Amino acid sequence: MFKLEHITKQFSDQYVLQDFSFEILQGEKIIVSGRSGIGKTTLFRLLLGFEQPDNGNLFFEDQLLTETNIWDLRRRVAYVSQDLNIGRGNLQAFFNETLSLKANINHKTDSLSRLTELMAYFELPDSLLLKNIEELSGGEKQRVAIINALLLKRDIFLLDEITSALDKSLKIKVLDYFLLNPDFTVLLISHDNYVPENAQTRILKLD
Ligand SMILES: Nc1ncnc2c1ncn2[C@@H]1O[C@H](COP(=O)(O)OP(=O)(O)OP(=O)(O)O)[C@@H](O)[C@H]1O
Repeated sequence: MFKLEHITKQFSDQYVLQDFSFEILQGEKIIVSGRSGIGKTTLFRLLLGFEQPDNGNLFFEDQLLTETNIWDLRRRVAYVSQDLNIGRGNLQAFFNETLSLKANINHKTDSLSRLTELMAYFELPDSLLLKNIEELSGGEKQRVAIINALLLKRDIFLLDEITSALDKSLKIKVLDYFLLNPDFTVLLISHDNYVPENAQTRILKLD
């Protein structure tokens, strides 16, 4: 699905990735680890085309990624960042915006029931939909961002520390949801040691 060939990325005189090669297969669950500041988020930003490599090539489904075909990739990827500034205003309106996107518009009833199911699975009460996003707790915002990403109906997930504000039982639910779904290709930056027993994961340790 993704192939990185001899990627080098530096900021000023600091090398973040140097001659880095890696391949990600469809359906794989990759756990990206490494100390703070090593380059985990930069790797995600390269995969999304938000950053350009200084050297090397990046392929998505055997196509060299360029400015012209980056949207083929972005239409397939849901990126959940560690930033909890996910938006403002009424939560129902926030989700409605996602449900009005092309991927959902022809399946509005399905999408609405998916929203209800996801809210229940991630333990958010329906009454939350009446609130403004800025009133939500950190953990609620984190789950809203996750649900919103799932409503996009993408199959590749780049997840950057998406459980940092959650308690242990919710962390487990979130990680189970992504790591046990055979249809999802997942790259997960996580400091949690938990991995579901029957998940097949691969560790990418940046050093
Ligand atoms: N746009 C930028 N300009 C300059 N330096 C940058 C830029 N983006 C990232 N860096 C630097 O690159 C290094 C890697 O940053 P990155 O955010 O990828 O690390 P990380 O492994 O995700 O860290 P953390 O676990 O703390 O989130 C850091 O030293 C950071 O300061």
